[in-house]
Amino acid sequence: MGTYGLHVRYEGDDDPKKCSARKLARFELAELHNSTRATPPGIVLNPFAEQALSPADGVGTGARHDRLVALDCSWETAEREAFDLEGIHRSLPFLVAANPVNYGTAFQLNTVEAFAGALCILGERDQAEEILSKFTWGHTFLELNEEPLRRYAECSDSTEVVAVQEDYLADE
Ligand SMILES: C[S@@+](CC[C@H](N)C(=O)[O-])C[C@H]1O[C@@H](n2cnc3c(N)ncnc32)[C@H](O)[C@@H]1O
Repeated sequence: MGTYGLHVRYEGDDDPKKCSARKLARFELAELHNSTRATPPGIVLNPFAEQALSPADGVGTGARHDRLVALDCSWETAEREAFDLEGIHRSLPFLVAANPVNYGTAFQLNTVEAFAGALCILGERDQAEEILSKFTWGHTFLELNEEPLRRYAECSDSTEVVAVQEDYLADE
């Protein structure tokens, strides 16, 4: 068991065969919830959130949440309103997807990549490696993003994370 409980509001409108959240649940590494009401509060990974995730959100800092929550749905339906989940909402800074569906795309991570990126930023690299180990391409996510993940994890707050992100956006 990792430091963070991983929870997924499971919408079920994406190809179930390719769904990374379902696979995590099969290995009992994440819990799926079929309604918003049934989803427990936590750090909600929301690409529309104003504030970027930073180490300041971690449990070690006295922050309230020891759960990460993702919304597993198709990117077609991932609109701002869909993220009506309880907790503190955080976006992930610049990271590149390594999964075969969206390889090389910045910011549009799949659920296991979003969890793994968040865990690395929060200093939980072992748990990130554990969940990625279930995917053939999983380690590629850490390789592609090695430098930004290390730098984000060294930041003290979201302002610093956003400043680091600028270095990568400039190269886009
Ligand atoms: C839209 S779903 C797509 C899931 C895909 N069907 C799969 O098999 O994993 C991906 C979820 O990961 C999280 N996520 C992805 N990229 C993110 C980002 N840049 N910032 C915050 N959360 C992100 C969000 O919870 C988002 O809803």
